[in-house]
Amino acid sequence: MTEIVLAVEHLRKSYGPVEAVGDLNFTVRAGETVALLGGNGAGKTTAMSMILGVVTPSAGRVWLFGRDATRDRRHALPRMNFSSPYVDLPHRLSVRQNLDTYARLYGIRRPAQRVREISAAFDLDALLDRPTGRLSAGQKTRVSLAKAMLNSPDLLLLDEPTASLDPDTGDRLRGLLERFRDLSGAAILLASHNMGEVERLAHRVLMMRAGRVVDDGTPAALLARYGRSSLEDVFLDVARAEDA
Ligand SMILES: Nc1ncnc2c1ncn2[C@@H]1O[C@H](COP(=O)(O)OP(=O)(O)OP(=O)(O)O)[C@@H](O)[C@H]1O
Repeated sequence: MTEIVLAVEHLRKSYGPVEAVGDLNFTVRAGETVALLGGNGAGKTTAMSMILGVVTPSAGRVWLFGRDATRDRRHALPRMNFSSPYVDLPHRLSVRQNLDTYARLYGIRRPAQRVREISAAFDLDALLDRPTGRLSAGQKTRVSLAKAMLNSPDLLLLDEPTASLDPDTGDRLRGLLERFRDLSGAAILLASHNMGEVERLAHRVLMMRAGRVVDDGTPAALLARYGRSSLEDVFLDVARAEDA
């Protein structure tokens, strides 16, 4: 049986009367890509933030690589990474300085060489000496994804990884993510509004609404269950069930 990389048990987060995440339960195995799909405010970013350890759960547990990360996550941190549009890299540092600093923080043995490799893979060579804060939104996203791959993580948390990318760049980066996953056997937890991305990358989809998983399955199983031909239509069915 493949290793369970991430397990979430009865995870909850409330902000006063707002239940951002209520009773979330799922596992992600090595090599598996699981997508959190849900409308604005469904709880995807809050769930990711609790798994990352930057938001304290109101209840429940997060297990990373078989150990309780709510008690101690030091063993897990070198094996994971993330990309989020809500977390900026330091603005005044150049792209090269940012990548080099993160490579060193991750204890990578030859940081300059790793930065060169990752820069070539993400087509960043022309941006390396520019201040990160002056890049366009799409360029920043590419740098953030490159940062997320520096340590070749076994678990990658991606919040809206291609949100601000043009279709061509988005498509190329999805291809890179796919190749990285298939070569490395990494697990990916992906929050996205991009249905094409989810259909292409995800082995399993958790449909979230108001902090809870309301349905889950492989993309094919969800299409069959809802009698739809695209995940976009499934998404609309789930979202409109709420409105009704
Ligand atoms: N720090 C906070 N304080 C109060 N409420 C919060 C806080 N963070 C999130 N929420 C609320 O929790 C709910 C879930 O928010 P979250 O950002 O996790 O949703 P999301 O699925 O990521 O949405 P989106 O697709 O819009 O990014 C929302 O109702 C949001 O207003």
